Amino acid sequence: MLEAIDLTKKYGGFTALDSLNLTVDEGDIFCLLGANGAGKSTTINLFLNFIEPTSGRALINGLDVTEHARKTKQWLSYIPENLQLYKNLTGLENLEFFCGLGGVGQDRDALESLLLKSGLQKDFVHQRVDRYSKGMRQKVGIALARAKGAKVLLLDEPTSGLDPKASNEFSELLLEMKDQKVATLMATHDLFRAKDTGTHIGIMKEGTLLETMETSEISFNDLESKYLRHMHA
Ligand SMILES: Nc1ncnc2c1ncn2[C@@H]1O[C@H](COP(=O)(O)OP(=O)(O)OP(=O)(O)O)[C@@H](O)[C@H]1O
Repeated sequence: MLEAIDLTKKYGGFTALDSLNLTVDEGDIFCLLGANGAGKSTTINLFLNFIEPTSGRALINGLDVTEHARKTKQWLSYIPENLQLYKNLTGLENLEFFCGLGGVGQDRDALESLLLKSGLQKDFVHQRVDRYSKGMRQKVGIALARAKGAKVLLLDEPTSGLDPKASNEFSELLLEMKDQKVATLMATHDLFRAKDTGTHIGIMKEGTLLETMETSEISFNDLESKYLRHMHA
């Protein structure tokens, strides 16, 4: 579903991402861990085709994102750390607006129901988003992914700054998307969330993916020790 083949990004003589090989299948939640500057956002930006690779390929459903930009964008939804919404519009109006931009034809009632299913409280659906917490804005992002029928979810530190309850609610939504066979790639600093929600974890350092593991095969304590060992090596 999502595949990086020897994916490399250089800025001049500096290598931000070095020959990344990675596969995220349907129903996988792959969490990328790593210190600041490890190359996590670079990886996500390459899949989004926001930046061009120096070499290698980023594929979505087998199609190269640089060669099939329009098609591959249709399959994915992206939720950054701070989802930008129009603050003068309500959550529902934002959802309608972004669906319209993406050519997604959904009626108002269906979109309202998606917002509610994504955990937004009924009282807030018709309120301007400048009154929303960060967690509520992230729920609008999930509702948009659902409205679009996204097969791939790219998340860049989506739970950073969320309180534990909001973070937990967000994880629940990811698990629902997983059950619908969505392939998720998430950059995060949250080891606990990665272990709790992810199916796979990759540890990155200085542009290199050092190790990948299945979360079911490692305890939280072992994950933490491994991570710290890599960071201090
Ligand atoms: N446009 C650019 N020009 C030069 N260097 C860049 C550019 N964009 C990113 N980098 C460098 O590439 C490296 C990887 O950055 P990246 O944003 O992918 O890290 P990250 O793992 O997402 O970090 P963080 O956890 O802080 O978000 C960093 O050293 C960064 O400074």
